Amino acid sequence: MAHPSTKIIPPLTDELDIVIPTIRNLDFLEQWRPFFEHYHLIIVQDGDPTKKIRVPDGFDYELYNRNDVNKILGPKASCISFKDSACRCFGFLVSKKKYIFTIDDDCFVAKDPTGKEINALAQHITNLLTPSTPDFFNTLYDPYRDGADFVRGYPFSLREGVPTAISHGLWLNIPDYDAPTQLVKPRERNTSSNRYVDAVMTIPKRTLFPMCGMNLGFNRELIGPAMYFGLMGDGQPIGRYDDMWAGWCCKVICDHLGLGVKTGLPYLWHSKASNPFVNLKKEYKGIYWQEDIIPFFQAVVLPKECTTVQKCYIELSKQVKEKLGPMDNYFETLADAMVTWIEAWDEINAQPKAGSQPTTPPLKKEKSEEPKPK
Ligand SMILES: O=c1ccn([C@@H]2O[C@H](COP(=O)(O)OP(=O)(O)O[C@H]3O[C@@H](CO)[C@H](O)[C@H]3O)[C@@H](O)[C@H]2O)c(=O)[nH]1
Ligand SMILES: [Mn+2]
Repeated sequence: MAHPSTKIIPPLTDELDIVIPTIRNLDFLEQWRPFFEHYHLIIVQDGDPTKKIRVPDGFDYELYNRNDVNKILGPKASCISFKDSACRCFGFLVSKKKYIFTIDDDCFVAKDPTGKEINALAQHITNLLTPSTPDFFNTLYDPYRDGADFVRGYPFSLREGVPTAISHGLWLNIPDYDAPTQLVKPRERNTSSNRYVDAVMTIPKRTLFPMCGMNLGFNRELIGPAMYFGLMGDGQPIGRYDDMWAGWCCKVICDHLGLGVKTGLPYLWHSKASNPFVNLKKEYKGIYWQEDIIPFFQAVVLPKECTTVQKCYIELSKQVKEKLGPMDNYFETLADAMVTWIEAWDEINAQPKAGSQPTTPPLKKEKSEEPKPK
């Protein structure tokens, strides 16, 4: 029997791109096929551009390797990381859609406590299409879910909520721990029987959170320009803080612009524990620096003239340079890269003038063969 999800066309098929960074392979897509086959994929191939990455049959996709990044962005390609999952933000840049879902290539379909397969993409879409409640915490969590509502004492003036910009999903099996935690808890596993929390909640205003990029949805039109994953990996003093940096920048901008960030469902199954010793080498400066980075973001004030994400982000880059630059000149380089990113974003996503040529087609569209009948 056809998988239930293939009987009906899932929502937002023409308004959402799935962005996948990969330095390995795309075999994991076979398991997601019932949920992903109607959506367009943007694959960002990291590492050796001469390596051929095979896309399983039947998917509509664009695939970009480092040569493509350099050709499309020219000198601005310097802001796109190499040899780090941070490269995924190139996919956010070139997408033409309103929504993005990004997932790592070692993430698979998880099962909920009843044993039912979780359609993570559908849950992210629900999260993104329903409001957030950052101004007042609802103790029954997401009031817009079936079977929930605002509890007694929740101000009626706040029940309309605010638009949701980000939907942050979680992980069964291998949790997203930093290297020191991974080293002391090498066998820790989240299973649906012991660690499945059936909740979606809004992260309150003026509260930061550690955004993980492996199971993440966002509204590109609301917050896309702030989803820059920084300078990580090859040639950089730090790695595995790409998603964290993006999350901190996004959260202060969401708070300023009155947008919401949700975390919780959906879960996916994270299969591969990356090497904790390699991770420690990548992370250690971040573990030290973040004791100053977090107070910086907690103290960020954006002027009221910052009415767009781009204006907020440029202002943030100035404060990064001024206040974090003295800690290490990496942050001066990063602040410059934040400006380059916005320049690249505005160049690639320049709104066509009314009556001008139709919007530029995807920069590198391909389609794999139709799936062979089983
Ligand atoms: O140099 C690289 C390394 C990896 N990738 C791709 O990025 C994702 C995540 O890689 P991986 O699963 O090896 O790393 P994790 O430790 O599990 O990832 C967590 O840390 C974040 C990295 O900053 C990541 O978003 C979290 O999930 C895979 O798709 C790799 O193929 C890469 O492109 N280049
Ligand atoms: Mn992983």
